[in-house]
Amino acid sequence: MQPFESLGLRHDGRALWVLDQTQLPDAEVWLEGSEPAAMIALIQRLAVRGAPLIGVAAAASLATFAHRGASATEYSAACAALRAARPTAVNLMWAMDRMKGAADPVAEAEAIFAEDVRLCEGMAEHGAALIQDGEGLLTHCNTGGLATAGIGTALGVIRRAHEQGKRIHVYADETRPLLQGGRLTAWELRKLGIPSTLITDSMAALLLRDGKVQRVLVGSDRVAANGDFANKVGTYGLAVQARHHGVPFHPVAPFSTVDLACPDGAAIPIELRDAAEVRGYGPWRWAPEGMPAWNPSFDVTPVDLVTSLVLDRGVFTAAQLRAGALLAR
Ligand SMILES: CSC[C@@H](O)[C@@H](O)C(=O)COP(=O)(O)O
Repeated sequence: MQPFESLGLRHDGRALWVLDQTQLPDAEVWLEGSEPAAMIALIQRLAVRGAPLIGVAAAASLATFAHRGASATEYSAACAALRAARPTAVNLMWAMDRMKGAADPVAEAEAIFAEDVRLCEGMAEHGAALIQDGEGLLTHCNTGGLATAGIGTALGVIRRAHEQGKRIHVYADETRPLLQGGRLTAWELRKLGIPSTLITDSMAALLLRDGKVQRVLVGSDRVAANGDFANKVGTYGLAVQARHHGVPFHPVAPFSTVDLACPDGAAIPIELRDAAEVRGYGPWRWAPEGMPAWNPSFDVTPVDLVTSLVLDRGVFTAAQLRAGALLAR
C-alpha cells in the first residue's frame, strides 16, 4: 500500500497505525490497527473516533487485511464486523459498502482517504464564507483533523476562517461524558494557534445570553434525508439555546454523512454506551458505584433548529432541506 498520513491515522506501507485519542492530550501513542479485529476494538473504545475517520480507518484496515492475503470469506466477514462496530455514524457503513464491492480493496481504501481530505476542503471553503471578522464561535465535541482524514468538518471551517485572517474566538464545549472537546478540540486549537476558551457544556447558555457567540458550528454523524441530524449528545441542547438567543446554528458534514435511506431523525440509530462513562472517567469515579446512569452517545437535532447545513458541495438552508434539497442532489 502507498503510505499515507493524517493527524490521527497513518499507514507506513506495511502496517496501519492510529493515534490513541483516549490518551490525548497527555501522550501521543500510536497503536496498530492493521487487523480488523484490532481496529474494531480501537473504534469501540474511541481510540479512533469521529464519523469520517472511523470509515476511513475501517477501510484502511480491511485493505491491509486483504493485502496480507485474507481469503474472500475472511474479507467479507471482517467487512461486516467492521460495519457493525458503531451504529450511529453512517460514514462507517458507507465506507464498508464501498469496500464490499471493491475490485481492488487497496486502491479503494486509498481513494476513500483521499476523498475525505477533499471533502474537508469543500466544507472549509463553503463554511468559512459564512464567518464574519470578529465573530465568537461555539463548537461541540471534536470535529477537526482528529475526526477526519483532512482538516475536519466544523473545526475545519473554523480553521479556514482563521487562516483567512478573520479575527475569531472559539468557545469549545468540554463535551461530557468523554471530553472530546476538553481533551481533543482544545489540543487541536492550541496546535493551530486559534484564540480559544474552554467551557463546560452547562456554560453555553450563559455565553449565548451574554452575546459572546455569533455562530454555533457542529459536526454530524448522520444527516437524514429531511435535514434532521445526529451528533454528539448535547448538540440538540445547543441548537435549542442558539434558537432562543437568535444565534445561527450550522451542522457541517461531508456527503458521506448523509443517509438518504433515513427519512428523518427518528430513524437514526443512537448508540447507547456503558453507564460507567457517566459515573467517572479514567481512574476517577465521582458517582456512587453502581449508580444507574443513562449514556446515549448522540442526540438528534430537528431540521427546524438548523440555520443552514454546510456540505462539501455548498450551503443548504433549513427551508431548502425541508423541500428535499438532499434528495435532489
Ligand atoms: C467529524 S465530526 C462529526 C462527529 O463525528 C462528531 O461531532 C462526533 O459526534 C464524534 O463522536 P465520537 O463519539 O467522538 O466518535
